[in-house]
Amino acid sequence: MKLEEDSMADIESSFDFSSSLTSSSLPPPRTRIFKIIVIGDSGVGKTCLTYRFCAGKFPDKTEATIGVDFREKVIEIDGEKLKVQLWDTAGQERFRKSMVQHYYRNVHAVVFVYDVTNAASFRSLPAWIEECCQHALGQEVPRILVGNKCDLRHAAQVSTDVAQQFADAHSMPLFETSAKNPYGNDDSGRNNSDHVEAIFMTVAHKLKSQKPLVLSQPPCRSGDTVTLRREDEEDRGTWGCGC
Ligand SMILES: Nc1nc2c(ncn2[C@@H]2O[C@H](COP(=O)(O)OP(=O)(O)OP(=O)(O)O)[C@@H](O)[C@H]2O)c(=O)[nH]1
Repeated sequence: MKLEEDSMADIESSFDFSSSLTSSSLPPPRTRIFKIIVIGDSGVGKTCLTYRFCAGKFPDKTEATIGVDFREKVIEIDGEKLKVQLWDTAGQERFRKSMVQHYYRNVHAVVFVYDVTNAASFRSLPAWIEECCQHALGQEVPRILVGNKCDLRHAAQVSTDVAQQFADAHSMPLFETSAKNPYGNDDSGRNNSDHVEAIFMTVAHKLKSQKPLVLSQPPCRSGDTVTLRREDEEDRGTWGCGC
């Protein structure tokens, strides 16, 4: 689903009030929404990873993302339904300029992606981390590092050890996976460490344990921007920051 700038404000609220009123006129149950942005160089597999999680399969074909694509999935953890919104951002500079300000707003978690077969995509990570910091995504926001395309181990240019050192230095958990073949062995017979589903569920578990976001004003007309605050700003969970 491609997003137009005009529609952005409508989905920046972190609660979904779409459920209809019950017959007893009780307020509708509120579904917590978690906005997770997925960033990294062009071609590392951001679209395929988000599609794998939300649609449960590898896309038949992909094109370079223009601006940002938006996918979501409702999951259930401990009896609570949560809506996970994945913002699949464009890796190419020329396709992302106009959207950057939008997708860094009200972010709950960041997924940094590199391609294990492309050392340049790994070397770009400090720049992506720096951009996040410039948009105030620092210590309070859970962040994870994902090495994709592990089905192509024979062509790997980034070792697990080196990636783990980088992840440790930036206080991020590291996951290695394949959007293409998450359940099978790679081409050298090894199991592809982490499953895409498990990675995003891990992030969702982390977010769920945080204090819920509350609306500081009710959503009014379409297009209004809703400001969010946490119930207790001091009590945000942290997964560390490399800033
Ligand atoms: N072998 C393999 N190929 C993959 C995997 N994930 C993605 N690809 C391929 O990598 C290419 C780029 O994938 P995308 O998901 O479009 O990459 P992206 O990071 O979204 O790229 P931009 O939209 O330009 O930022 C496509 O040809 C995919 O088929 C994977 O896990 N294994």
